Amino acid sequence: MSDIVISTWGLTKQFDGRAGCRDITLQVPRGVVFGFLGPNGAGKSTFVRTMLGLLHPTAGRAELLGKPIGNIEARRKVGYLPELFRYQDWLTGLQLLETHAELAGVPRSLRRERIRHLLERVGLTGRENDKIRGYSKGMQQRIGIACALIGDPELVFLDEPTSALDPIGRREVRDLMMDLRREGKTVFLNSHLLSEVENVCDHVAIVHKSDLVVQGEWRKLSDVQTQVEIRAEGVSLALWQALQHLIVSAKPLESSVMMTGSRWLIQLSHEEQVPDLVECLHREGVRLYELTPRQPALEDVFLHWVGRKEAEHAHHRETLL
Ligand SMILES: Nc1ncnc2c1ncn2[C@@H]1O[C@H](COP(=O)(O)OP(=O)(O)OP(=O)(O)O)[C@@H](O)[C@H]1O
Repeated sequence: MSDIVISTWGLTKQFDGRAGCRDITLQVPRGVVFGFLGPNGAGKSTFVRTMLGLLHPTAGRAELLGKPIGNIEARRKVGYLPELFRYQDWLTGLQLLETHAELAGVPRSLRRERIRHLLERVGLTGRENDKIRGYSKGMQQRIGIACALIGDPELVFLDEPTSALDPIGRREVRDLMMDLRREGKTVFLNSHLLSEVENVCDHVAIVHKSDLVVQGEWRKLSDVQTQVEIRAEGVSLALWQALQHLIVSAKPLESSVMMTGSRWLIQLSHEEQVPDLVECLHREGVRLYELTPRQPALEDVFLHWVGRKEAEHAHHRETLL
């Protein structure tokens, strides 16, 4: 069994010459929750629909579970929750799941137990005999997730699975994704919600205006800047100037008269520089009372990578002229 479940090389889908997704080259390892992150209209759904063989790529190629896209054998092992999908609302939840179980080729002997288990997993036990027309948006999203999982897929694409859910529902779907990962399955999560991606995804690809901006482990991608708040005696602007080789910036913060020393917000390039900073301060005779690392705002991480990509594009255009 290959350790890579999705590979694409320059995958592009254009609509009448306009890009849906452009030149996407990425690899998704098995057994992770992979976040495909980008604002509305970035090209996330287009990419997923192309991977599933619902759209034909304009250029490039791709493999799903080691087989070219469109391969039926691979497609059988893949689940899909489309964004804003409308189910046959005259069916009950149970009838919908039975239909999908049949379509997915779930053996008859396994169906009843599989459906019972999934209803429980998505929190719809007891509501399975209600017509879908009577389901709230959140319940429709839950039954959609159950449909995506009915064939016990190795890989599941979830396109904005929590957009209609309240915070409790979001937490439950997050736990469900973690459970799937524990079972060795791979989840490909389309989301425009930075917090969702931060909370569940090990690996992330950021897309913006149809282009892939960056991909990798979220832990590494989010280590683009580190801020620490310190309270210390014996620091001054002159000291920060002397430490310019180490720090990106230093900003004074309000200090209370009740406190010893003054408070500063220091920006460093990487977390590894925090011990270096402490060592330097110690060497300079500074008395350190507090040091609190601050997580960079998720928006800052996102904007950092998008900004870098745009700067690269601008440079490329200039060199072409
Ligand atoms: N069937 C289509 N015909 C023409 N253009 C399309 C079609 N589907 C998508 N697009 C265009 O492709 C671009 C990417 O859309 P896509 O739906 O893939 O983005 P997305 O990242 O999934 O956004 P959202 O989160 O809003 O769904 C958009 O400019 C969109 O208008």
